[in-house]
Amino acid sequence: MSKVLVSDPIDQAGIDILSQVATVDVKTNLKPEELVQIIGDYDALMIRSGTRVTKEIIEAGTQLKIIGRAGVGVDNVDVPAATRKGIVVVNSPEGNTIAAAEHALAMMLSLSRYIPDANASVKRGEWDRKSFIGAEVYKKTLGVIGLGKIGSHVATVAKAMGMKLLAYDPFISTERAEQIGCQLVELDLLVQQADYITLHMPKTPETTHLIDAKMLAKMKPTARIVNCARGGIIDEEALAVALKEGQIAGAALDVFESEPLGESSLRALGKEIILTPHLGASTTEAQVNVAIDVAEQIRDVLLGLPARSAVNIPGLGPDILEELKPYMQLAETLGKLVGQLAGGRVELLNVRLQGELATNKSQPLVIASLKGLLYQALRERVNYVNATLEAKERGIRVIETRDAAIKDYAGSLHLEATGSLGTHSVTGALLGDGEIRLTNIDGFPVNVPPSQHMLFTLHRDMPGIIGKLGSLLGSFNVNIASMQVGRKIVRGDAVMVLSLDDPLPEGILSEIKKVAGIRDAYTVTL
Ligand SMILES: NC(=O)C1=CN([C@@H]2O[C@H](COP(=O)(O)OP(=O)(O)OC[C@H]3O[C@@H](n4cnc5c(N)ncnc54)[C@H](O)[C@@H]3O)[C@@H](O)[C@H]2O)C=CC1
Ligand SMILES: O=C(O)C(=O)COP(=O)(O)O
Repeated sequence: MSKVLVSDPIDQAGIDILSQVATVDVKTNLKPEELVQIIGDYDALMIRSGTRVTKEIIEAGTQLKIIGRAGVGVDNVDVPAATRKGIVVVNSPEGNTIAAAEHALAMMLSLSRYIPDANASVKRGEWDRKSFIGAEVYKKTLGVIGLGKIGSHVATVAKAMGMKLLAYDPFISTERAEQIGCQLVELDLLVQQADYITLHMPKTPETTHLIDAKMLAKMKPTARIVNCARGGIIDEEALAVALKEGQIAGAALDVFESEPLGESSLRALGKEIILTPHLGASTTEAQVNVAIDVAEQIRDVLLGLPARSAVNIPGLGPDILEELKPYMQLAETLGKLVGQLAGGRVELLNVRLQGELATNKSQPLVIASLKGLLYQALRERVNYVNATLEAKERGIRVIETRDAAIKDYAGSLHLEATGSLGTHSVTGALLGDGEIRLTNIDGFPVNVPPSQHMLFTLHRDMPGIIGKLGSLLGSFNVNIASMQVGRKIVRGDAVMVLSLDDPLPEGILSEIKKVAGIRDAYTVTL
């Protein structure tokens, strides 16, 4: 049975799902060195923001197949290191969107009305009303930086509160921003004009310290800033100075450069700052959502199925994935086959989507083809996560083409590879029941199911060859399960495809090539 380590607190709903397929150990608050020591026993690791999954941990995780982040941000995971080792990293892109957006809105309103400090003063027994005269958000300008899922929800709600909306997001179209009621502007303009600024982008090299002393200096003295995205997007030292000197009016932070927040000049500030301990996703609803979402993906990957929200393989909606799953199997089989026919050192792979398949996304099929193609070289080390990277590192050029006009099967996939044994091609299709059929080998039409041990010959179509080959295989005690000849013209060139019950013994291939009329022969193991 597989083993899953859960190293941050997650909802029981997630543990229940994982327990269907694995032994689940929940061990929170582990020190990095403790995690390095035990991770080698586990097939999957499930985390939130509390666990830093470093390169060292990934390298020690020799059995790891998947890292599941029960939330959005994966900045605490060394994703490139995981990709290199073929480990899928999944998250829950939508499970906590509303929770995080509502927290940002709550922070904005709390900041405007000094609710945390007013509350604390009443609890201390005071009745001070004049110290807490706030500001309204109505008709004020909110600048949303990062107009993704959370930013969009914040904008939508803020609009309903009568706020004017500016947005900065280099990857969002003007039309999309307008749909949400935001005017897309440059960052400088946004920070100069906004009364409230809210951050909703990932932490990347570009966004780290994006809000620094210079940026803070451009803001209105009445401006208030909210960060429920990631610590380190705001330079905390510069923020503490700006607040102290009255350069801006307030800040509300849920996330910090280092968590838990240690010694910090931010703690010494007054009612102009609100600090929460990374609570954006901490609602009952969000925790159930993310735990189920990620646990289901871990379960699927442990069962050999693809994950729906992997961050290090192309994003595919569950619908597309469901539809393409059988074709990915076909692509992988054809990749294995053509890779062996072309010999090692494949330099070029052409993947052609034919017939109805031509309207589908090609990327997953290309990845599956590469996974098959590289299997000979890498065995179990190659998977959907690292196949593209491994192919690139081996200098394999990939061409994707489509031909909707080829209609001999409803949808078929054609792979052509050039390697040390020259250029070879295979075509395959799926039958109604999802079974794979090889429909063409090197331009010769065939109709055979793939099998584990196969033999292909290129020969002259003439009497006696099939018999000679059969006797030769028999003399080596190799049993033929099925055999088919594909030819274009009678007595011209032809291919023979044999499914064998046993692998071909050493040395027999050279004997086969000596049979009169046989020009070439290849064995393939699928
Ligand atoms: N405080 C908390 O507990 C939570 C924090 N988060 C954080 O919130 C952030 C946003 O999450 P989602 O909206 O779900 O992500 P998302 O991927 O839907 O949106 C992020 C947006 O940021 C934009 N972006 C990327 N680089 C940018 C840049 N340099 N400048 C401006 N915009 C840029 C992207 O184009 C995208 O539209 C993430 O950092 C996530 O980790 C998410 C959930 C809970
Ligand atoms: O989903 C995110 O990006 C979050 O920041 C939530 O973090 P958490 O799962 O609450 O530790």
